[in-house]
Order: sequence, then structure tokens, then C-alpha cells
Amino acid sequence: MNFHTRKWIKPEDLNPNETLFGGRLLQWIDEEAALYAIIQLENPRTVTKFISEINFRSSAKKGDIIEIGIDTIGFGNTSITLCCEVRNKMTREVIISIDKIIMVGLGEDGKPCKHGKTKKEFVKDRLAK
Ligand SMILES: CCCCCCCCCCCCCCCC(=O)SCCNC(=O)CCNC(=O)[C@H](O)C(C)(C)COP(=O)(O)OP(=O)(O)OC[C@H]1O[C@@H](n2cnc3c(N)ncnc32)[C@H](O)[C@@H]1OP(=O)(O)O
Repeated sequence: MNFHTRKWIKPEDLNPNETLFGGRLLQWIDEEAALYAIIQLENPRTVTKFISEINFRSSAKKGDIIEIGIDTIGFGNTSITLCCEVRNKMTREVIISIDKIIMVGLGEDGKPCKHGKTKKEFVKDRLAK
């Protein structure tokens, strides 16, 4: 799993308990999953279809640095299935884990569109072609 994105927990990211607000974290994860899927499917019209059980395993506090990791589990016809883990950058303690995030690529008509992808690709390999 690649941990591409780091976030610094600021006062506006906290809940009344003074720990990281779960909704904020889910927003960051959704955006990260969307960007990952857009790049893999090469389709900017990619939407979140399904997110499996979310396990908040620990929290973060103001000033912590967290990192968001996404990986590919598999490709369908119009979808890509991802998994996600968020951890504390310094301690490596897992904050959240999500087994399945399903993103679907849409066509111009807004309907699911076949992507023809079967394996994870790296942009550097595409550019080398
Ligand atoms: C490069 C430049 C970029 C520039 C650009 C950058 C912008 C970067 C900004 C990022 C910004 C963040 C963006 C966040 C992403 C949103 O916030 S998206 C908003 C939230 N999501 C939505 O609004 C989606 C609403 N849902 C829908 O519109 C429809 O359900 C959909 C997605 C069109 C699918 O319709 P459907 O009738 O369910 O379609 P169906 O053919 O049955 O299924 C499609 C696929 O989903 C799977 N599926 C359906 N239901 C399920 C289910 N319950 N469980 C599992 N799989 C399922 C099916 O198995 C199928 O997969 P394949 O077998 O084809 O691979």
C-alpha cells in the first residue's frame, strides 16, 4: 500500500472531544480514493459507489501528522475496488481501516462505462510508452 497523502491535524479538524473529527477524515479518504480511481481508470467522471464497514481503530489529536494509504483490490467491468488504511505518520498506529471502497467510472451519459482495465498501472510506465 502506498501512503501518498499526509495531513496535519489542525484546530478546525477537531470534534468537541478535541480529537480528529471522523467526518473530516472520511472526506479526505473519499477524495483520496476518487483521485486514485480517476488515475487508474483514466476517467475524471469517477464516483464513489460503495464503502464497506469503517473501523475507527484509534484517533489523532491536534498537531499529529497522519498519512492516507490506498491500494487496488481488483477491477470489475466499470468499477475498481480499493482498500484504505490511515495511520499516524510518527507512531504508525492505525487510525482507520476500510476493506472495500468501490468506485465506478461513468460515461458522458452518467451511466457506468466499461474501463477495460485489469491491473494496477503506474503513470511513469504510461508516460514511457
Ligand atoms: C485527470 C484529471 C482529473 C480532474 C478531476 C479531478 C477532480 C478530483 C476531485 C475529487 C473529488 C472527490 C469526488 C468524490 C467522489 C464523490 O463524491 S462521488 C458522489 C457520491 N456518489 C454518487 O453520487 C454515486 C451515485 N450513484 C449512482 O449514480 C449510481 O449508483 C451509479 C454509480 C451510476 C451506478 O449505477 P448502478 O445502476 O448501480 O450501476 P450498475 O451497473 O448496477 O453497477 C456499476 C458497478 O458498481 C458495482 N456495484 C453496484 N452496486 C454495488 C454495491 N452495492 N456494492 C458493490 N458494488 C456495487 C457493480 O458491481 C458494477 O461494477 P462492475 O461489475 O461493472 O465493475
